[in-house]
Amino acid sequence: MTPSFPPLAASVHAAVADAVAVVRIERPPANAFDPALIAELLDTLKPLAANTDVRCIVLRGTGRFFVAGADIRVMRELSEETQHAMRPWIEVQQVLETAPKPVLAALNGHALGGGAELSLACDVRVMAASASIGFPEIGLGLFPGAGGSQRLPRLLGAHRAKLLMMEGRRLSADEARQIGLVDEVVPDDEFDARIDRLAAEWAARPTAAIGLLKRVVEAGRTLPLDQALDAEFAGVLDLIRTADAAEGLQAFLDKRPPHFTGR
Ligand SMILES: CCCCCCCCCCCCC[C@H](O)CC(=O)SCCNC(=O)CCNC(=O)[C@H](O)C(C)(C)COP(=O)(O)OP(=O)(O)OC[C@H]1O[C@@H](n2cnc3c(N)ncnc32)[C@H](O)[C@@H]1OP(=O)(O)O
Repeated sequence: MTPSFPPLAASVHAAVADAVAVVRIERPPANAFDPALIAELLDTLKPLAANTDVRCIVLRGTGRFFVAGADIRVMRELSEETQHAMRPWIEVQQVLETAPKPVLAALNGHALGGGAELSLACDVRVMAASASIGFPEIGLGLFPGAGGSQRLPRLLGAHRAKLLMMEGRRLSADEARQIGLVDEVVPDDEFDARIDRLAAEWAARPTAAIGLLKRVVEAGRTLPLDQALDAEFAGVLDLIRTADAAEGLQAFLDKRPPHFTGR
């Protein structure tokens, strides 16, 4: 008789409350990603990105780690099948980058290699003071292979990005903030509460406008300027007809704070 194995413990947990979806990665000991985690993450993120009742996505790790990168044990035994099974890591990041809502990377712990790359696909990066971030792949004889070699130069400029990837060193939270790799550093004991407050603030903003802004900015990177300006103008014309734009404009005239519904 075939032994029945217990189901693999889930490595990705999602909870939605007050229009905020918190996606927590938990794969001991370091939240390193393997094909199973990647598949779970993709299956979790896709519906949340499409769900218009979700107005902010928070992606976080557990314990001392956000995500320590690709699982080095997996890489060492890399089979043809595993290589292809890791490819969806790229799609995970595209889902985050194109989600029509704010995506907050809550760097509770070490964000290294593929973990740091994952955070680059998010819109906002908030880091716990004791966490570290970096692209150590060069020390493994590799280089960032899941978007870091493309997104980091766009964020920091080619020179500083190349240097960080060539050196492969880990940055402290303060240094990461100084160079603009992360947006805010929070004392460890205040981190969870700060993330909750930030997520609530992002969820109260005009979600549709943020989603369209993300799309227009991304399109502008590859379109000729005249076409990008047309897309921008068309986007604002689309938004003018939304409930949130009507509310925002009226609230200003009424001299009161707007109450956005995200639509
Ligand atoms: C899978 C990719 C295959 C490549 C081809 C496939 C197609 C391409 C797909 C693209 C994917 C590329 C993604 C990316 O560019 C590549 C990477 O991410 S490579 C990995 C980069 N990460 C690292 O190098 C970090 C390694 N970790 C550390 O340096 C340290 O852990 C630390 C963060 C400095 C913390 O140090 P300590 O506090 O001392 O803690 P430990 O080191 O003891 O760690 C605790 C425990 O966790 C285990 N662990 C940590 N990181 C990893 C890891 N990345 N993979 C596996 N295991 C990890 C560590 O071994 C300890 O375990 P224990 O010894 O307790 O069993």
